[in-house]
Amino acid sequence: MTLPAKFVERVLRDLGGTEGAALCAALDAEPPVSVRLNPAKTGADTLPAGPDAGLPVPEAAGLPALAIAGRVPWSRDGRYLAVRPSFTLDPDFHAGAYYVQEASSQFVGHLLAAVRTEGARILDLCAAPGGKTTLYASLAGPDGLVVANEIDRRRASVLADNVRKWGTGNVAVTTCEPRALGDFEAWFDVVAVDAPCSGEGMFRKDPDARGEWSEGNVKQCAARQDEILREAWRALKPGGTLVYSTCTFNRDEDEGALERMAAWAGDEIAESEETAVEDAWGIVCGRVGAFRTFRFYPHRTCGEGFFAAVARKSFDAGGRVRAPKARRTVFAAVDRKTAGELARWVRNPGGMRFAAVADTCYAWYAAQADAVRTLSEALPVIYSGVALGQVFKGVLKPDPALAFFDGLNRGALHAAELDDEETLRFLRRQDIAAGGLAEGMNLVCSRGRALGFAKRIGARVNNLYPNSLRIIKQ
Ligand SMILES: C[S@@+](CC[C@H](N)C(=O)[O-])C[C@H]1O[C@@H](n2cnc3c(N)ncnc32)[C@H](O)[C@@H]1O
Repeated sequence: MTLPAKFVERVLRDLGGTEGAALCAALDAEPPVSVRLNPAKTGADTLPAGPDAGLPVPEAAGLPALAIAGRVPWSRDGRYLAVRPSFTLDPDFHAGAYYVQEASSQFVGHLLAAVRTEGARILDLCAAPGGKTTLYASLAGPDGLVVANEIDRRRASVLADNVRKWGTGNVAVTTCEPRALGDFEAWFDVVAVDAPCSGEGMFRKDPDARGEWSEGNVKQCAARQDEILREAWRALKPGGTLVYSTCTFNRDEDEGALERMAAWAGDEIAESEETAVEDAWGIVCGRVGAFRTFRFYPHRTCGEGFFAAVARKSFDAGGRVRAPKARRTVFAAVDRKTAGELARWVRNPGGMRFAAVADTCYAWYAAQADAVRTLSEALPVIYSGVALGQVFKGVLKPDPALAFFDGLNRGALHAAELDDEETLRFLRRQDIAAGGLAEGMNLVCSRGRALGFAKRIGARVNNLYPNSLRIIKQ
């Protein structure tokens, strides 16, 4: 499908003939492929920083399916790939060792480089499928919390799957209107709005985006963005950081949204720390009032079309921390014996809190456990912390999410390492051989990374990989 005529007309007008034509040509070229490594599962966090450093050969990163071609310069864990592998058939993809994420959008992490994110409370207001949520989760660490909200329930469940796989245990997934989160006033250190938009920046990666584009849709998106920004601002604490991003070039949705916001938020909007950007990256930097803005054009930058902006909420903005009243009790205390059994399964039991939600036991890092409880009592939280599983007669039947958790105590059970062929059988939920498994519950691993659980009873093996994650492709 060709580019929408009105879009081309506007781009040629706004950027001029030569540059506009270069952008349109780039939108018809092959997109680069990139991933973001999971530092907790690849050791990427131990690599030296700097644009030319920290580029592991694939074997060193333990990711043989990835032909790593280079580092995404603004993203410590971002890597370009020389070829697009079959991610579906790569066990490391299923283990949450990396997230397939377009390079430009990884810039939101760089925008937070000068912000104390470790231990921070971060709201990701438009979060599915979770590209940025998983990035924020790695930045927030065990003392921090990412509240990842997605208005669309079906997309929220994909988001929750990706959060489980990423395995940081510091995310709460909610599914509600932004207004419900705006009611958590001045609650968050960072609020990120990755707004629903007209998607012009996705015109080459996602051909459907071309068909869905219309001037009417641009207007609708702009109005929606204005509403979301109002709620984001309410949720942000004075001194906190707002990150606004879209994957469109459209100025009504990008700079326009910030200008309209400036009209009502005025001098509550303050400048953030400067963001270091090298000329070679090709990013077009600008300003809208106190907002610093960053435009990514595919003919200048190795990534898709993207727009990002950052500012702080002034300390003078005032406003008290407020949360809605509890509507229900969600967490039920577990007895001492159950808590003892749960403690066995995590590496840092002293730093975690345990409780049951319905019939499943969960763990949350202590620093944010009360915050998650408060959220859960007021909002639809569909996943939070780490689901440990159900306890029957004092013994835990582990939840599939526990295998992905980077704080799992591997000493709690036997780890069965499968070869690639057997791993694919496991991921397809087919029968696997009993040979390498111990009697009882096993942690199933591939290349040392955990994928799930299987229970051996004599010569029989119950494959406990969840149906919902099962590979269907041959
Ligand atoms: C650009 S996508 C988010 C991508 C995500 N941040 C990531 O990095 O993977 C925007 C999301 O906003 C959601 N959305 C749509 N309408 C919304 C609204 N009125 N309020 C909040 N979110 C909305 C969409 O369902 C979509 O998942």
